[in-house]
Order: sequence, then C-alpha cells, then structure tokens
Amino acid sequence: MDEDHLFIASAAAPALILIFIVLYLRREIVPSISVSLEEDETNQEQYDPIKHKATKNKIPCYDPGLMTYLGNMPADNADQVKEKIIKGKAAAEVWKTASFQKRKLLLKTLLKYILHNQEAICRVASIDSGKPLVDAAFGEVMVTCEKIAWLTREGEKYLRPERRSSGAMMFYKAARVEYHPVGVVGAIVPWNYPFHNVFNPLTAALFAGNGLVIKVSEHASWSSQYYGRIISAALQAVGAPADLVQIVTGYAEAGNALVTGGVDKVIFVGSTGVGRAVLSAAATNLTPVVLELGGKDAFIVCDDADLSQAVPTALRGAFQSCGQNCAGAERFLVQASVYERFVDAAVGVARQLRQGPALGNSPVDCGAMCMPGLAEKVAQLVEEAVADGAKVLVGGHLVRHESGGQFYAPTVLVGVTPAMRIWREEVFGPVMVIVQFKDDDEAVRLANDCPFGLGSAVFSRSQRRANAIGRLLEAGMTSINDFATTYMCQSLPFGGVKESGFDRFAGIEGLRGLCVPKAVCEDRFPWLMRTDIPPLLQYPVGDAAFPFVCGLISMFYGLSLRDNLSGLCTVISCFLGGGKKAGKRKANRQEGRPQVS
Ligand SMILES: NC(=O)c1ccc[n+]([C@@H]2O[C@H](COP(=O)([O-])OP(=O)(O)OC[C@H]3O[C@@H](n4cnc5c(N)ncnc54)[C@H](O)[C@@H]3O)[C@@H](O)[C@H]2O)c1
Repeated sequence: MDEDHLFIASAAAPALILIFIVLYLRREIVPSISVSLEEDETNQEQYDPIKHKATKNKIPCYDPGLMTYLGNMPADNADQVKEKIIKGKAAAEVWKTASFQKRKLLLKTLLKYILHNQEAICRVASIDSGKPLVDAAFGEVMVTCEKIAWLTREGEKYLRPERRSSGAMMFYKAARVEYHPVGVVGAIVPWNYPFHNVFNPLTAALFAGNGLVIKVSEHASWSSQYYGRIISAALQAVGAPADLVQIVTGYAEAGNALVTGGVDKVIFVGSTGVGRAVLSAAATNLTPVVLELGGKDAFIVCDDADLSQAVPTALRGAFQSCGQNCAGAERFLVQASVYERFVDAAVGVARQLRQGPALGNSPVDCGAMCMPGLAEKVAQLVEEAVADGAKVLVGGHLVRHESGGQFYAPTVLVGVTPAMRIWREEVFGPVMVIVQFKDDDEAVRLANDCPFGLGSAVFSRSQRRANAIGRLLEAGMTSINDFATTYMCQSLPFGGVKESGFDRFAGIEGLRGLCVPKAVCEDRFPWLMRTDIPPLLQYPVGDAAFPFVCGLISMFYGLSLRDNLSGLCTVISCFLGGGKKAGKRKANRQEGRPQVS
C-alpha cells in the first residue's frame, strides 16, 4: 500500500468507527416483556354444562375439543362496560398526542413478544377455540405479525396530513386533510380467532392514536385474560396509559352497552343478524359503525385452471379452522369439463383428514367447532340438503369423539341447487359444496346468487380471464389463483358488500377510518395574497355583485376560451363600475352617513 492509500485508510477508519457508534447509539431498542401463563394452566376437570352453568354474571369456559373446564370469566353488566369506556376515554386523551415513534414502539414491543411466544399464543388460542396449532399459526399469529409489520412500515405515511388540490378558483389556497384519532374505538368481536380478533382492531386503533374498549365473545373469553396481560405489559413498557385498552367479557347486554355507551366508533365483527341490532343501537348516539359480517365465498375453478394448485388451495379454503372463517370458501364452482377430476382429487384428500382435539394425543388436520350447538346446526343444514337431493361424498355427520368434543366431520357435498337452504345460508363449518358451471357467465351468475358478498377466488391459467370474472363478482375482495391472499396484503381494505356488511376494516381505508379526516384550507402565499371579500360583495352587497359572481363562474368554469374571456371582462367591468358604488356605500356606512342606493 502506498503512502496516499495508507493516509486515506487511516482517516477512513476512525470515520467508519464513528458512524458505527452513532448508528449503534441511535438503534431502536424494542422493550422485551414477560407475561405469565401459569394462571391459564388448564385443570383436568371435565366441562359439565349443568354444573358449570352460565349465569348473568359468569361465563363458564371450556376447551371445545377436549371438553376440559377452564374456569369462569366475569360477565360485565352495562354499568361496568360504561366505566371501562370512561377509563378508556381518559387514557385516549393522553395517547392521542403520542408520537408515531412511540406508537410504533408499542406495536414492535407486541411483535417482539408474539415472535418469541408463538407456540404459547397458538396453544392458548387452540385451547379456547379448538383449532389445530397450524391453523392458529396461520390465522392468529401470521396475519397479526403482517398487520403490525405493515402498520409500523407504512401506517405513518397514511396518517400524516395529506395535501389535496385546491382547484382553479381557489388556486391561492393550500388544502390538506389531517387525520385525527376518533377517541375511543369500541370493538365487538366473535370467537373464531380469539387472538387475532383482539389484536387486529387493537393494533390499528392504537396506531391511529385511539383508545380501545373491546368486547370478546362469550364463547372464547378465557384466553382474553392472557391477552390482557400481554397488552398491559406492552403499554407499561413504552410508558403508554395503563387504561388505554379495556377488555370486556360478557353477553349481548355488554355488547349493547358498548355500542350505546359513548364510544366514538364501533367496529362490529360477527353475524349479520346481530350486526343489524348493533346498527340500530348505534343510531341512538349516531355512532359510526363498521360492519364486518358473515360470508359465503365463491371459489371458481375454470377449465384451464391448474388443478394441482387449485385443489389443495380449495381444501384449505374449506377446512382451515374447520370452516369457521368469515371469508372461508363455501361454494366451489367448477367448470363442467374439469368437475370430475376436481371432485375426485378433493374427495381423495378430504377422506384422509384427521380430526380431533387440537392438543390431544395425536396430530390433527381439523379441530373442533368452537361454539356450542354449531356442529348440530351444520348437521341440520347438510341433512336438509341431502333430503332435497344433494349427495354426501365424504363426512356428512357429527363425530362422537372419546373426549366428547364438539366435532363435525370434514364434508364434501355435491348436487346442491340454489333452491336449498345450504346454498344461501352461511354454514361456518367444514362443508365443501361443489357445483358445476358451463361457462364464465354462468359462474358469475351462480357466484352472485347469494345474499352475502365478502371474499371470492377465481382460478384460471389465463390471468386475464380470471380477472374478467373477478371484476363481475359482487364481493368486497377477490383473490386471483389463490385464496384469501387479500388479507395477507395488509395494505388492502377488508370488508364486504350486501349482507356481509359495509365500510372497511384493515388497509389504508380501515386505518384512516379510525380517524376523523379533518379538512383544512389556508392561504398558499400568506405573505403575498390574503383573501379579502371584494368591496362589491361586502354587505350590503353592491348592484354589480350578482353579475360579478356570474362572471367569476364563467371565467373559471367556462368550457371554451371565449367563455373564460367573456367572464373575465364581466368581472373587470363589475369591479370597475359596481365596485366603486359598493365601496362608496361601505365608506358611508363606516362614517355613519345614510346609504345611497
Ligand atoms: N366479516 C368479518 O370480518 C368476520 C370475521 C369473523 C367472523 N365473522 C362472522 O361472525 C359470525 C360468527 O361469530 P359469532 O357467532 O360470535 O357472531 P355473533 O354475531 O353471534 O356475535 C359476535 C359478537 O357480538 C356480541 N353480541 C351478541 N349480541 C349482541 C348485541 N345485541 N349487541 C352487541 N353485541 C352483541 C357477541 O357477544 C359477540 O361478542 C359469522 O357470521 C362470521 O361470518 C365475520
């Protein structure tokens, strides 16, 4: 090395070390939290619906697969819910000024905990809902991690004030939208994904600067105590107000109190029937509501689809979490020429599915039905369809497991017609209904012949064809050559049309929906131009006021140059003539002289 190089190297080395030191000191330290799981250890007592009867104040909890009794959770009454809302409001007042850096730190603290405790989270969710660990890893943990990753990466960009055009007439004004937190969000969620259903509204609401009062389902309340401890620890670790998140456990009364108790926005995730009740209760205080309701998604397989891709995806769409997915595929529409092959392949796999308690002694593909009575409801829908001419190729019955758990067998059903109840009603269970179609028009007609419109999927080797079909589907979401991927792209809005609800949760739209979009307009060049009302428009207006305004309108909005120029001439002539008159009247007024008309 010559002397020059030696000199450069000796000068660069300290600079590099300095840069590393600065970067090291400036690195973000995400706090670690530790949360005890001991209190959630299950006992081995068998759940007994008579001995462990639900009461007004008490929710008995049990594992729907093993049927072990997990203990009771308190059922909040209306007053207790209102107290929680008040606490949440006070905390939200403090949190609304938290910097984006702090909000991100809170979310990253949660993410860090989740990543280091994936197994514990999946086990707790499996115990509470009956789903296998793999399904919990997908539907509870992975989507939550993606949501946090998106919020921390892109959320700030969409909540910062956004410039808007001010238009030709207002060229001298600067316009923008500011996104201010709504205050306290009230979320009411179902039982199907106990972990994700809590952390989904929580992460977005808190990131947008709000507090959250969340009511979990009476059918999956037990795990909420563990989530509550995670949330408290994370809030404390970043110095956020302790009361920022309030968890409500209870029945319909508690849900109703949350809707009517003064929250600033309601996110309701649940059935269409209860959604209607929530909407009508929210009308009392004119509280805005997002409704994320039921679904009965169509899954369309065209004759040119790659069946080796479509069939495994279809099976996951039908049997993930035992079909207890709002955006689960329920109606499989398959083109006639590939129908037999599709059915044979699906039946071949469905026959091999293992079912049982998620945390039992042997591995399972399908778990239990979380809600009591749901397995029987599914059985009734299938039996009725069979009585009307449908044919069960696999399953089609309740499963009597030694644990006594709530199981319905993974089922493949063909020969279903639109006249049957199972065609129109949400099953929310492991039933794959496969129907043939002739051509693309018929596929679209069948898919849209449904009161729901949440998700949808289209499979074709021609992406153009799949998109053409997808555009015609009455649904809030469409995945092309895949299933439910729109939800893994967390920048996309989630929500449906028709009886699947309205407004959007998740994505840019959902995040901004948790804010008040405040319109702000100010002078663009305050040092150069101020907005004064021209004298002839000041009260009392001058004689030329009307032609002046008409001239302005033609000048700015005329469709031809001639119109624009003619408007300009009118404005100038009014200004020169009428302006004087009005100016004189104004001067008279100011001097207390009588006005001359
Ligand atoms: N679109 C979505 O994002 C989405 C996601 C998951 C589940 N779901 C739907 O949820 C349904 C299954 O869940 P579920 O059986 O728990 O639904 P549900 O409507 O019975 O209950 C949902 C929640 O509402 C509460 N509730 C009941 N009555 C209430 C009232 N009068 N006022 C306020 N709250 C009340 C419940 O206690 C529960 O917490 C399915 O229809 C499914 O499609 C939709």
